[in-house]
Amino acid sequence: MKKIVLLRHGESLWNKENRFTGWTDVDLSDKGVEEGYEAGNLLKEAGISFQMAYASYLKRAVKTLNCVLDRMNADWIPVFKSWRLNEKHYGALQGLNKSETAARYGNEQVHIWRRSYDVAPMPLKDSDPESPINDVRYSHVPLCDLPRTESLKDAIMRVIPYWECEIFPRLTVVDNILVVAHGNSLRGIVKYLKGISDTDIANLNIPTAMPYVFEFDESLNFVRDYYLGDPEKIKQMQDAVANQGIAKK
Ligand SMILES: O=C(O)[C@H](O)COP(=O)(O)O
Repeated sequence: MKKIVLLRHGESLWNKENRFTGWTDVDLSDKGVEEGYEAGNLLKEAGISFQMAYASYLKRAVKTLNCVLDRMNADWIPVFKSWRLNEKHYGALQGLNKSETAARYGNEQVHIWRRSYDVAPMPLKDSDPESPINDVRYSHVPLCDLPRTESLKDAIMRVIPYWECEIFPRLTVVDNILVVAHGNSLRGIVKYLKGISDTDIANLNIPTAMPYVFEFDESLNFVRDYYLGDPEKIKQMQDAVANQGIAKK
């Protein structure tokens, strides 16, 4: 069976502080680094070896990938990076604490911003130093393609062309591919692969650094998906992600 493994980056410094991150280039926490190495252990134990890997342009994904490859003694494999794998752009919410935002705007509104299919938060201004239009790493991307905010639908519209044209066709020449990205860019890929409805996708939460395996037969038909690791721990981590946007009592 051919495999593409999706991996959300390990805990970032802003995950730890429960802040909306989006395209902000925040580093991993010490725990996030450990999680990256632990993902490498799980993949090694499962006997999976990769011939190529992908990451976003954000250091929390790149550094998680490096931890995994280091642990698997696979630092040498070809790695491709793309802005198209970046997290959903969280607009003007970037940097704000999620539960404080819920206390201000209500749990329901924050849930809509985090998990609705087609509602985007307020945009980040072009004059904001954090805007991607002021960031040299995106200077090759047409201005009209650079987001100021995104819904999940918007994020899917930039991620899926990259999946269809660049990542997935590689399975014709290699057996196993690793994709390290983000909670929402990966939710978009999972929605596309499993045909999850616009409504049901709201219930999908992806834990940090738990390898999520998608298997394909020789004709590249999707066969099955499963996480590596302790199912109880994965469930707890998914619930914790879901609850990040709830106001503290
Ligand atoms: O950008 C972020 O804040 C996180 O990576 C994903 O956040 P979410 O689970 O609130 O969508």
